[in-house]
Amino acid sequence: MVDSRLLGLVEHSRKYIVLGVLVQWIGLLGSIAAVLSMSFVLQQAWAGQVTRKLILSVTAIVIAAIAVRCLCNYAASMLSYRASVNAKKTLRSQIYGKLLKLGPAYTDHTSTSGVIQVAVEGVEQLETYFGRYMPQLFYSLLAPVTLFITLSFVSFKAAIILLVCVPLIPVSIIVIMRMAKKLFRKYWGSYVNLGHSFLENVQGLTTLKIYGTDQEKHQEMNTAAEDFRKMTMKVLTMQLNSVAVMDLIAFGGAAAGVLVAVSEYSAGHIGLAGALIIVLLSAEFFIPLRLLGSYFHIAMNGMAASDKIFQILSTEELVQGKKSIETTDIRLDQVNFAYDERDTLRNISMDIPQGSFISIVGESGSGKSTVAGLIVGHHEGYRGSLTVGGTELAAISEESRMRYMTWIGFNSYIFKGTVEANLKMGNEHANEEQMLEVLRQVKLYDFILSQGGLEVELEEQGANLSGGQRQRLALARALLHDSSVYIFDEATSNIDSESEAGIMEVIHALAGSKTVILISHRLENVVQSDRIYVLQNGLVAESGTHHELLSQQGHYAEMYLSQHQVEQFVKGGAVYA
Ligand SMILES: Nc1ncnc2c1ncn2[C@@H]1O[C@H](COP(=O)(O)OP(=O)(O)OP(=O)(O)O)[C@@H](O)[C@H]1O
Repeated sequence: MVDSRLLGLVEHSRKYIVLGVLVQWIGLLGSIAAVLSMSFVLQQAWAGQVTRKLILSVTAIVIAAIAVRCLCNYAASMLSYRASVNAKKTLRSQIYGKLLKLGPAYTDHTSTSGVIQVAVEGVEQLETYFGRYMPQLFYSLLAPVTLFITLSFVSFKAAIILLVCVPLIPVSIIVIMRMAKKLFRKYWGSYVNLGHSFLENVQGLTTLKIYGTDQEKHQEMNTAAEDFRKMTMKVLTMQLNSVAVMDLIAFGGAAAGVLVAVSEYSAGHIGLAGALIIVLLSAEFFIPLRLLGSYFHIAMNGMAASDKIFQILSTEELVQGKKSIETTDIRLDQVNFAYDERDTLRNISMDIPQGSFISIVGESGSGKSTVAGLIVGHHEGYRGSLTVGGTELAAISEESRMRYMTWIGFNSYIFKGTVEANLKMGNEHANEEQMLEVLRQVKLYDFILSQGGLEVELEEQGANLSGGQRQRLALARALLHDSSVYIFDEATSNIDSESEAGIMEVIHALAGSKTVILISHRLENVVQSDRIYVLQNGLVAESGTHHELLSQQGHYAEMYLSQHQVEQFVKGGAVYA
């Protein structure tokens, strides 16, 4: 009933929970004072011994007790709000922090839609757990004990009977919890599944339309939505049934209290005041636990979501080193790496001296991006040695790694905001002149100026730019980063030939002053490299300069010549067209 892992996560909320319990308890003492004084005055009135002074003082006590109860209720709800706000904030920042630590590799462990659902809806569901359920749980233990002590002075027998009935509610909660745990897990599974297919289908809507498969996906989503509806109905049915059971116990227990009071009064064991106290306070015995039962259902949903939160939080992250580096000679020595059981890279050895221009080529799936990912630090768990400036990669701090290395993939992300804001991600201190200069280098200057300059607003994912413009803007941002190593992983894929030529020009210019690691399918782009590594099935099959590799007449020469022939043919075709 208490999840110590969850409580451990949100230390700051604990004090609000404790204070919440305390003010509820003070409120209960107020109620007890009001009931005792009212019962006493009624007994006196029944006996014809009531005085004006007694009525006035009891009225004052009752008003004060009601005021205390109201104040305590208000304070309890404020503290509950504080506890839940604090918990939500802490959990969301922990999830966010974890994603940052996992870096781009987070998708290896969880889907984007899963993260969104857990961080938004899942954390929201935990609001009741921290704000309502936890304070109510402790108050539900304290209240019956307090009432038992009070009533034991009136009638020990009645106090014992009421106390014995109380545990029936937590017992029913535990039984329901056992039965419902699996159901809630399934409920969350189907919710995440629905969110996943929704996000994927919305993102891929254009592709679905092109291939006319949107109707099929529509049906799939309807099925997922129907599954989720059925699961929600099952959860609601379970909740209503368990509420009915708890009501039965709570009202049955209160009725038992009334019966005991009547029988004790008839037997002459207690007076009228005693009977009234038992009748009025017996409901208080059960109300806290009955309320706990209601919160428990919502809290259970949150606890099921918390499993997903812990799944994300316990994901093993890259071990971050502490060392910083001064030089950036990169050396891979007999590196092996596996995503799963099969080795994707085998005995890879590469020498990438500072300031050199190195290319990695090979057929699709040969392991080029995996090598780049290892050098950037996206993957951990490689065997062999990968050093930068003589320091093993794993020992280098993330900050140092980010400073010396810039990675540009084939689909760089442009954020919603101004061109300036996107460029400043590369270097927050860049001034206007520097920004315009890099735009000039990537041949985007005229276009951006014609659109309104650095202040021009870009849409999400740079949707109001062409693919080539997006890549060139990403390159401009990378240039501002001014790191000593640049890795281009198919940075010119899927873009127009003019943009490709522009980007390649910048890459070749960079190669004079920076370390450039270029991955390209188009071998014409790698001809000028100081060294070309040719990968085949995760192995370095050949290496050397373009001319050395051509003279070896191996895999590279074969790939280069066939590409060259195709390109000549296309060019020729264009001439005669
Ligand atoms: N996240 C991953 N999980 C499991 N296997 C992966 C993952 N990423 C890549 N692979 C596998 O590793 C192998 C090498 O992939 P990699 O992306 O490094 O190849 P590549 O040479 O860059 O290919 P391409 O030229 O098509 O980009 C492929 O067989 C691929 O299926």
